[in-house]
Amino acid sequence: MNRKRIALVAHDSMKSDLIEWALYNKGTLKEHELYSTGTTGFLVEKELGVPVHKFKSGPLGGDQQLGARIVEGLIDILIFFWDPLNVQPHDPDVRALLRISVVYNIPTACNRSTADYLISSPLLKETYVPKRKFNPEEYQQRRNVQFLEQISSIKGDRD
Ligand SMILES: O=C(CO)COP(=O)(O)O
Repeated sequence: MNRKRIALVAHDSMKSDLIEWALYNKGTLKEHELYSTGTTGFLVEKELGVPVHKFKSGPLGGDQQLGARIVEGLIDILIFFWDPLNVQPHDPDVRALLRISVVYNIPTACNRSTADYLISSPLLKETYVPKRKFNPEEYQQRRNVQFLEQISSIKGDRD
């Protein structure tokens, strides 16, 4: 069995939808490792009776904690039922999480039908390494060289 690290997150108006979806898919979800922002995680744990790694509540930095885990390669799938009709106080964090999931090419479902497709994908049972448009080490190396050159030319101008 290939255990995936699945993050489940829902904004307030979407929490009951996520719980309904999660209950329907409990059989599959319990085979995997679950991660959530604080309140979503509390609800998933309580309603499904499965353990969830809980981060801080979204408005208190939970989205950022999740984003950091994605950067570290510790999350495989993101199911994020965000609210398209209301403004969130932590909108920059929400955007940052969604952005980083695209940068790192993490399978991301932002609505229920996409979540249905994801959870029923045969790839769930396989080892899947997301292709990335960049190699972090090469990317960093290129920038280091670029700015070293820029700085040495400034120093050269001064000499
Ligand atoms: O706000 C959230 C995601 O942006 C979710 O946070 P909670 O799960 O703590 O409600």
